[in-house]
Amino acid sequence: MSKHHFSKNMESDKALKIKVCGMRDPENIDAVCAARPDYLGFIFYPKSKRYVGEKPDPAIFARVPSEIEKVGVFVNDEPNVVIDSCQQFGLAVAQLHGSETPDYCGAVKKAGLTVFKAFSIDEDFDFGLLESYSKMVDFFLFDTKGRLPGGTGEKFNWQLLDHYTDNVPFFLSGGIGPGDAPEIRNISHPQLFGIDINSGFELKPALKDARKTAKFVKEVRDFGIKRNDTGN
Ligand SMILES: O=C(O)c1ccccc1N[C@@H]1O[C@H](COP(=O)(O)O)[C@@H](O)[C@H]1O
Repeated sequence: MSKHHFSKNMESDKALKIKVCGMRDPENIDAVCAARPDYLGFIFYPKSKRYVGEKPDPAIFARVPSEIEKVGVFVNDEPNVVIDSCQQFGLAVAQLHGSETPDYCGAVKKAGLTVFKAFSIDEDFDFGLLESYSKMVDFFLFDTKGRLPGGTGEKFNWQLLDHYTDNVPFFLSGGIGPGDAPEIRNISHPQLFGIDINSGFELKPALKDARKTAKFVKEVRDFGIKRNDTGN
């Protein structure tokens, strides 16, 4: 990692947010919530191994403590499907993980949802594309480009973040694992807002290792990882 991009960031005063994604099992939800992540994600994409199911039990969402924001992850559904599902299950955030357009994102945001727009990053990704989204979303989420739309378990080259110069805050995602807190600590990008963890913490799909998750949350917070206060 180059010093230019990954020097210690001690100048801002807000800790990085943490999202734990791909939840489904009620007891596991309770165990992970005990670690107090900021966001908990549920996958509404039928082809995912972490799919919550066609008719998820509303009780799995209702058991999440109110201070943890619930996130629905969708891939190229109709906007009304996203909006209706979020309203039905009390999800404040829609994570759009497909090829949703700026207008699509704007429609979901206009319905009162917080919008995380995911982009799949590789060496060829054009960060200039993001400009047309910047007024239509609340956060970007940078994931690794792969065969699947998400949940690849692969990291991208984090130095590519240097090409991101917009002012929309972002989540870092893609293959983050229990040993990554020290390297994350050294990322100094001013718009880094949060870390999204998923398959790297699983015992099996949709079942997180609660002990490793709690340790990671604590490590990230104990490191005092900082972010700029740039939320839209
Ligand atoms: O987890 C999935 O199965 C999934 C399916 C479709 C879209 C998104 C999905 N998950 C998101 O993928 C990233 C990275 O996950 P990983 O750490 O590489 O396993 C994360 O943002 C999840 O929300």
